Amino acid sequence: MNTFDTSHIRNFSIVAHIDHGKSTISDRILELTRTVEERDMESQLLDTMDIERERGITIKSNAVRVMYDADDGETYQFNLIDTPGHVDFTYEVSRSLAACEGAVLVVDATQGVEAQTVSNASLAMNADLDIVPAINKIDLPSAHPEEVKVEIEDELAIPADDAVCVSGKTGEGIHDLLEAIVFLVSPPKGDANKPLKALILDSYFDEYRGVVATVRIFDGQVKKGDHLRMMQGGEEFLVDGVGVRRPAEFALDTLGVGEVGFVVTGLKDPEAVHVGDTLTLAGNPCDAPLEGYREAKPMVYTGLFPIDNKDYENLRDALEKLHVNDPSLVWEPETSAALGFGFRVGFLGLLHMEVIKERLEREFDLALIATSPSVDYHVYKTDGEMIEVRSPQDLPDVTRIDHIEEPYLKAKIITPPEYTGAVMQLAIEHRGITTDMIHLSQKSVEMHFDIPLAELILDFFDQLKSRTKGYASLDYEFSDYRMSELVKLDILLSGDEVDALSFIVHKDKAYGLARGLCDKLKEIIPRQLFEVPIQGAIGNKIIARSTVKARRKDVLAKCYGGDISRKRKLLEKQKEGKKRMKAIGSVEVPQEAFLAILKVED
Ligand SMILES: Nc1nc2c(ncn2[C@@H]2O[C@H](COP(=O)(O)OP(=O)(O)OP(=O)(O)O)[C@@H](O)[C@H]2O)c(=O)[nH]1
Repeated sequence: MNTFDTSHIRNFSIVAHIDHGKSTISDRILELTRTVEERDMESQLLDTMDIERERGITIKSNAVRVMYDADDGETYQFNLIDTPGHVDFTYEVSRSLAACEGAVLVVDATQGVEAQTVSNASLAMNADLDIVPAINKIDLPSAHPEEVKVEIEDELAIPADDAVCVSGKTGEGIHDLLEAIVFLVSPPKGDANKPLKALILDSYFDEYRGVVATVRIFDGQVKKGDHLRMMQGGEEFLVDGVGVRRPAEFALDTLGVGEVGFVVTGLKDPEAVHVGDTLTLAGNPCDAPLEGYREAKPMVYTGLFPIDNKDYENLRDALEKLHVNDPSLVWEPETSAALGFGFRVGFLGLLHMEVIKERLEREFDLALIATSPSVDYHVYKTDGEMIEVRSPQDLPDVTRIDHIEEPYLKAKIITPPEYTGAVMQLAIEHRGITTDMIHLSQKSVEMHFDIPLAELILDFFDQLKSRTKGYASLDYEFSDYRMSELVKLDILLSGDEVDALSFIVHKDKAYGLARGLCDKLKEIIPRQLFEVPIQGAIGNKIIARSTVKARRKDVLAKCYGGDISRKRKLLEKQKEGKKRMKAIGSVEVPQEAFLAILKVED
């Protein structure tokens, strides 16, 4: 095949609501095209991160080249770009879609269209992609593919005649899906004779080779030795090699127009390569950079503090390394009287936060304390100045605050009709306002709400799932800033304010939350040698209190006789517990205390 002929290339993503089976289908495609021999098949090959595999969710996008021998006797080059399905990672989805001509839209045959099916479908339509609907899990007895076809037509306005019924589990229908991709997805356009114009989709840092970037070539070509420049970042480098992943790396001489693959930059500074930037020739640049897609804006902030203060610099290095392939991650130094030096880190959402925290702990061997999540408040001071406050400790004194605005979301919940009451009740409890209700079909209602982001980042999602028996699905986007009556709730241990335990909350919720927190902290903070009063306060006013009683007995007193191994076990256990404690004043506080707010039912 001539590298300048793009007629046999198909670049596509697989998009779906979470758990509808993208990764499983990707695995089957790799297997069927013999990209990976069956015996080497480790399920969910595209999910390379440990955390992804354990949680069964796709977080980072991956690009893999697959050669497909189609029924027409021709061989096609498929570049399959896996995307995450969770609502936190919509940004990654749009980034992947910018590199494709087509999208396989997977819908679970037992669940039908859900909230993120709707948003992914509209992302794909807005990106002008050819959509191949695939109805998955047809092996399950509860599958109802014909009804799902109707939903796809009615709810998404996508013709479902071409929908392919598949089972990622048994492999049934996967061949038909590959044929549909050949016929329905357009080959890439682009001019091989123009100067290089390539989009950086993703990048990672390799100790030996420096930054390796995943790219999609829109015009021109790239080969080893080319002198390239990043159009926005400005850095230049000599290409150290190019290739593709299948999914193991496979070196090539050239990446041609329309293709997707990786470029070894040799750059040693992880910050030098920005995802979304355009690569071109330093000596003969293309006319204009590719349109950068939407910048990801962090929605949730949390303080991350090393348990051992000596790890501060290591934490900074680790954040910098993760930032290379996750530009949405932002941070600034933060100092806490209780926890010492750390960083206030911005995330796309709660799941993103958990994943990053876990990667920092596992991959970089850091022991961290995370403080409760906060949003970005706009605080208007009496002197007319507006400041952005992402940490309760930065809130100015009440006397200097004129008013505060908080971020609101437009949330969309799709639920079976019998749960609309429960959903509405949940929204009201979280200060949400119903703005619209659309009956999509007999089985599903789409409800629209305006709701403060701060409410959604606590336990909203878990509550939604439990109150609708798992049927409702949620999608949201930023709407605007609105004025709210917010106050700072402080927690005092033994009479001393603990800055890392302060929260910004709505005035009407402050009392209930303060009581809930004092009770929860009483359970969490272990007994000490002395009594520990816990108080909740707004300014100087104490609004709730509880007490951790003093410990009377020694931990070993529980042991009868001289059972040495039992004693040792207890001491070990105590030591283990200590590791995760932070001494605040004279009180030992376990790390879960800082996230107690997530566990308080108000
Ligand atoms: N019975 C059956 N189960 C399936 C099929 N496809 C996927 N599953 C199961 O459905 C669950 C979700 O599948 P995944 O492939 O992880 O879903 P995903 O859409 O990639 O999920 P995220 O990456 O987290 O968005 C897993 O437990 C799969 O084993 C299928 O065709 N039949």
